[in-house]
Amino acid sequence: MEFTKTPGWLDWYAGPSKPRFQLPAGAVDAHCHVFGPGEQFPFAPERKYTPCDASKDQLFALRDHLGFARNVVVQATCHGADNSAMVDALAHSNGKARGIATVRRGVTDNELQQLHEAGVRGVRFNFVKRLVDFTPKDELMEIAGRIARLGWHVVIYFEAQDLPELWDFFSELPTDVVIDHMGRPDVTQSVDGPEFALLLKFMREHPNVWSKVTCPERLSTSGPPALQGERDAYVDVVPFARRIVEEFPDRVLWGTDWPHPNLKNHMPDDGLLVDFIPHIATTPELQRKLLVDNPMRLYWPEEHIAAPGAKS
Ligand SMILES: O=C(O)c1cc(C(=O)O)oc(=O)c1
Repeated sequence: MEFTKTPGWLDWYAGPSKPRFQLPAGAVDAHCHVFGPGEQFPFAPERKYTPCDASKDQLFALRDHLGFARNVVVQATCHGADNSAMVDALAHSNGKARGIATVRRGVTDNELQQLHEAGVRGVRFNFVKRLVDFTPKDELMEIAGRIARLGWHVVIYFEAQDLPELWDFFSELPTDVVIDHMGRPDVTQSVDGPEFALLLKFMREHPNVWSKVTCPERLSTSGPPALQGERDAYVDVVPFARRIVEEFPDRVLWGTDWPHPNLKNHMPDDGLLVDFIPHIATTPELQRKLLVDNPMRLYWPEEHIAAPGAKS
């Protein structure tokens, strides 16, 4: 099937630079996507955008170029609840990728088991209105109860202003819960302000809640962007991400977010995006937890061995 990209769509950055920051051995890119290719894996009829293609081979080439060992491939909303492109990526990864799926209430136990065998370890609940239609909370809670039995977790994507309304629902989830992109803080507000304080309080009160300290390129308003050699990119996002990493070092994850759906004003050079990491995780120990220990514990628990003396 032929697809026409959403007008103004920005394609992923070809030819990214080599990061100057050397990732620790075994680092996991814990948030990335595949798109299609549309001809092989058609985009879902209910999608809110039509992206460029971003194949598993292109994702694996980026992984190797940047120095990551593994990926966590998160089902993108443009594929709806058809997880086949994501599952195909896992199947061709030699065990180096795990996945987060989107499922609906009608999913059978057998289908869930097949997803598990393919390497899926969680589902994503999306509350960002520009990306998905509304799903009733009772449907989501029913799904959460079923996937809990597989030892999976729930990834939640929401915007900061919606946390008060979602607080009770999130609190009732029976699994580990991973917040996407720090709950999308408004970084023009103070890092000590009430909105971000609520996110920190939520994590403090719920020891099962983790956060991805990802997507500075989406959250930044004053940049500078990770382009043209800029290794101090997105300085306005740094205090927010650093605050989470330092308070919850054992419950944070990092990922590229490649191929960066729906960016409007620039597409980052992923090599320079990796150079953002040491600004938010400032010691080798914090970096190892963020990039290796934490994602391994969540996604490859059967292989995870805590470093000597490390709390896990
Ligand atoms: O699944 C997606 O479509 C999606 C979109 C966005 C975004 O547009 O913010 O971010 C993501 O991490 C994933």
